Amino acid sequence: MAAPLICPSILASDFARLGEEVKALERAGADWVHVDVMDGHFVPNLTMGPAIVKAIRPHTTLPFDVHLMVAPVDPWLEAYREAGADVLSVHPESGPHLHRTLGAIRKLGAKAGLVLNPATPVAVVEEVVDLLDLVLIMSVNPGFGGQGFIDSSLRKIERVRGVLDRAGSQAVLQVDGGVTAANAGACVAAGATALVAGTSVFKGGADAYAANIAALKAA
Ligand SMILES: O=C(CO)[C@H](O)[C@H](O)COP(=O)(O)O
Repeated sequence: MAAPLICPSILASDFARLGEEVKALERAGADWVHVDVMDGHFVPNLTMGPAIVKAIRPHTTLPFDVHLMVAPVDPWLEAYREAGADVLSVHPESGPHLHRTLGAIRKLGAKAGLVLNPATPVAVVEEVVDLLDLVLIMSVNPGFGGQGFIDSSLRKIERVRGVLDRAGSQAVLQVDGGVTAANAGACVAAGATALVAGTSVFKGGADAYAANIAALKAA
């Protein structure tokens, strides 16, 4: 089994030192930088606008994978792409026309991601599979870092793996929420190819990032 891509969520970083934090992640062996955008409406928390993404973009060459927890999402796609997003991931609940939204992301030259909340049915993946570069399975209800992994997410990863494989899709299958070295192996065994982790990467401070990332890859 190939090692998963490790995508640290900067939601758990020191916001006062974001530029240094993304540099430290690159040195520590991260594959992508995961940016959690929350609008205080779609989810009960408020985080980073496009100006912040633009400000940290020059500090690393790692791809920026931007998870938009925003509704309506369509008016924000271009701004985050211009700010430096490489992947833009959206929820089917974020607008009335998911098919159009995914097409718009690709038209902007970004990779298109679809995010499933714990209660979002897997069937939606089948309807738009040809438009997907990534599927993100939320293993917590989105809005906050530091929550516990919902165990039924493993079965959901397996089911989405089946949908992608049957369609011949090469989309990245990412999991996010409560991911630790203790459950990372089970996520990969279920079919995940990328792991988002906040708390378990940033714990222990910058000197621990490399070991924390290595532990996730090895699991
Ligand atoms: O999207 C998120 C919350 O909505 C975070 O990316 C996720 O929860 C990661 O944080 P942690 O690893 O601490 O659970």
